[in-house]
Amino acid sequence: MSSGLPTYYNADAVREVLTWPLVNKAVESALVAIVKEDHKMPSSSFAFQPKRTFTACGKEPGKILLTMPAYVGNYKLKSPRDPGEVEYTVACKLVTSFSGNPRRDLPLPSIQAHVLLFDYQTGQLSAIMEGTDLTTWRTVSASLVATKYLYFRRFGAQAEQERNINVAIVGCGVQGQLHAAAFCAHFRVRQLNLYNRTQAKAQDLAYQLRQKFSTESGTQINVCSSPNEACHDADIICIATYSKEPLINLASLKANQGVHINAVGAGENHFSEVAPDIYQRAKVYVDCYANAEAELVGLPAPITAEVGEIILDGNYPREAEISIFQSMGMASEDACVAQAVRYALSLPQRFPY
Ligand SMILES: NC(=O)C1=CN([C@@H]2O[C@H](COP(=O)(O)OP(=O)(O)OC[C@H]3O[C@@H](n4cnc5c(N)ncnc54)[C@H](O)[C@@H]3O)[C@@H](O)[C@H]2O)C=CC1
Ligand SMILES: O=C(O)C1=NCCCC1
Repeated sequence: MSSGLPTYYNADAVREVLTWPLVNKAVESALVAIVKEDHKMPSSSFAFQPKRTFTACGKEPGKILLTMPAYVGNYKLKSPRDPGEVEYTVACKLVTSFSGNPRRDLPLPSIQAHVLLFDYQTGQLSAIMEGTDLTTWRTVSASLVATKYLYFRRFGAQAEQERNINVAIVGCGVQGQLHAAAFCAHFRVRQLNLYNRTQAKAQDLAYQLRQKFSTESGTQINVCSSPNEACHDADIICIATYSKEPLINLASLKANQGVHINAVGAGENHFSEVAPDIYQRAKVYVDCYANAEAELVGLPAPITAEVGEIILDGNYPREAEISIFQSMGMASEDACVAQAVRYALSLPQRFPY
C-alpha cells in the first residue's frame, strides 16, 4: 500500500503507449462489462457506472463539465504480455466540452480531460492521467468496435478483413480526423469522403491522409462540399460535429443497402446531427442503457441493444439494414483504457501491442 502522492502521467507519456490493439481491447472489455448480469449470455466481468453529471459552465451554451465515475471488475487486459490476471479498476474522468475552444486566438481542443485512478482495494487516489488523447482514441475505438460487430459481422466472420468499403466522415475536427485515419488503418477503405463546414480543414486532412493511405492502400480520398455528397455512396458514416440541426437524412444514404452510422457528436443532445427519418428506419444501438435513459430523451426510435450485448450474443443486424451506433461515451471505457495505459507504462520495455 502506498501512502505517497498519486503518480501524474502527462499527455506525452500517455501518447507513447496509445496503440489501437491496446485501446480496442480495453474498450471492448468495457462495452461487455457494462452489460447487465441477467443478459442471456452473461459475461464474468461487471461494471458499476452511474449516470454521469453535466455542469453548465456559465449561462451561455457550449461549455460543460462532465464527471464520469466507474468501477469495472473481473475483466482481463488481454495484452500479449499480460499473464491473464483479472483487473479491477476504479476511476473517474473529469472532462470539459467547450465547443468554441478551436476558434480562440490561441486554439485549444474542444474536449479536454483527466482521468483519476484509485487503488481498488484501499480507495486511495493512485494516479492522475491526462485524458484528452485518451478520450479521442477510446471514442474512435468504440466506433471501430461497433462497426466491426454491427456492420462487418452481418456479412460473416472474415468480412472486416475482406470487404471493400466506402467511408464518409462528416465533421473533420479532432474526432473526425482520428476516425478517418483509424478507419483507413483498420479496414479496406476504397473511398474516403471528407466533409467539414470549413472546407479548408477537410482539405488539410485529405492532404495528410493521402501521404499515407493513397499510396499504401490505394484509398481514394475526396473532399466533399456537402454532407449529402460525402454520404451518398457510403457504407460507413462517422459523424462528429456540434450541429444542433440534422446534417444527413434518409435521402443522403445509399438506398436499400446496408449502411452503418457512428453518431458520435453533437454535445449535449447526442442525436441532433442525424435526421429522425434515418432513426425511424434504422436499428439503434448504444454503448450504455443507463446513459441513454438520461441523455437520449426524445430519441426518435427505440433502442435495439447495447453494443456489448451484440458482442456477447452475436445477434447482428441483417445485411441490408441501416444501423446506428449512438455513441455517448462512457466512464468504464475511460477506466479500462487508463488502466491499460498505466500498465503499459509500468513495463520495463515498451512492447509491440
Ligand atoms: N461520443 C463520445 O464519446 C464523444 C463525443 N464527442 C463529441 O464529438 C463532437 C466532435 O468533437 P471534437 O471533434 O472533439 O470537436 P472539434 O471542435 O474538434 O470538431 C468539431 C467539428 O464539427 C464541426 N461543426 C461544429 N459545429 C457544426 C455545425 N453546426 N454544423 C456543421 N459542422 C459543425 C466543426 O467544423 C469541427 O470541424 C462533439 O459534439 C463532441 O461533444 C467528443 C468526445 C467523445
Ligand atoms: O464521453 C466523453 O468523454 C464525452 N462525451 C460527450 C461529450 C463530451 C465528452
